[in-house]
Amino acid sequence: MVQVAVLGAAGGIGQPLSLLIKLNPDVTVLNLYDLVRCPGVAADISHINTNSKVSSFQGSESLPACLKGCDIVVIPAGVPRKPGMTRDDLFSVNAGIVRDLIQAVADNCPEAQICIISNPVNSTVPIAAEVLKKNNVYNPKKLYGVSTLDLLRASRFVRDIRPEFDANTHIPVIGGHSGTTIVPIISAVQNQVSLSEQEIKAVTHRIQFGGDEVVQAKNGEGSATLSMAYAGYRFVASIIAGRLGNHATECCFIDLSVDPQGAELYRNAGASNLTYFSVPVTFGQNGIENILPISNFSSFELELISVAASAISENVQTGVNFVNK
Ligand SMILES: NC(=O)c1ccc[n+]([C@@H]2O[C@H](COP(=O)([O-])OP(=O)(O)OC[C@H]3O[C@@H](n4cnc5c(N)ncnc54)[C@H](O)[C@@H]3O)[C@@H](O)[C@H]2O)c1
Ligand SMILES: O=C(O)C[C@H](O)C(=O)O
Repeated sequence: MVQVAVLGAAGGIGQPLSLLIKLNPDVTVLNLYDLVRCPGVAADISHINTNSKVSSFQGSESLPACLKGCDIVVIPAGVPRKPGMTRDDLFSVNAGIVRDLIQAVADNCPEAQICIISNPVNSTVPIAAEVLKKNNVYNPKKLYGVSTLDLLRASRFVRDIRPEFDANTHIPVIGGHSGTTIVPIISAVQNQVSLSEQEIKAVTHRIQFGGDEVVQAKNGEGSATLSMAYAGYRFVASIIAGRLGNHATECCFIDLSVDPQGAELYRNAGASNLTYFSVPVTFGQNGIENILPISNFSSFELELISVAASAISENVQTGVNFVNK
């Protein structure tokens, strides 16, 4: 019995993501919200003969009804990049969208687990946290920036170099979700893949800038949508598994105060003053249970963490200031 809302459900990510969530037998209610095209998308998906009842909510006046009673809210609403743009260039439009949607979450389903896909994730997650804090309903165990696509890319791109590598193996990716803030921990699988130093550098760079490959290939028609829908679904499925008592682990961008002891390892690795970081976590019935350790970092990874940390710290401050100033 899980009730899920997708906000931005008629977009490039929203449509395939909603389709995948519709296939999950544990979801009983699936509420789709967007400013446009929502009735058509919802009517279409609603004919699939799985458990959930699908409803359409279009326009801001219908947002409260969409959110009432929701356990999980997934947010892919917002504009995507075009060639030549960074994710930070999306802030001017997406910051306000996320702020307003989270205000509605605070008003209507303050207990929900919130998954933020809208970029720039390094800033939109702190925006969401500040709005929830202002409403006295903030629970860091239930707010996540979705960085799962970086993990898919890490596994897949390593497989491109070593065809014998099982691409289902999770390679942790920590840090943030933009360029050099993305820190793949290839050393976690180095005993299986034995990459040369040059191969590690090349694959790390490809993972960090994998989003650009799609933006350039789409040539002005947006960014990753299909791989992101799969990534978003894997993340939502892990949360649902946790809710139902089957622990699941994923990396995601979170407020490290959720588990100060577990965060210590990452702080000591170079993220000393950071409040938010993407780290591996375990999901349980009430959201994040704990931050998981990574046994070792190579000296190259430690350098990447320190580069990531200073950029993330600025991105977080930009988000915090947007709500509080
Ligand atoms: N976290 C990640 O790994 C990741 C990956 C890919 C894309 N993204 C981000 O996801 C976002 C969406 O990308 P997309 O390709 O689906 O874009 P899109 O333009 O195809 O779809 C966005 C949808 O959001 C809707 N929308 C806009 N404002 C809204 C509001 N106030 N309320 C509800 N809906 C609203 C639009 O109507 C549209 O249907 C972008 O910001 C993109 O950068 C993140
Ligand atoms: O690259 C983008 O702008 C979209 C997304 O964050 C991605 O990593 O594909």
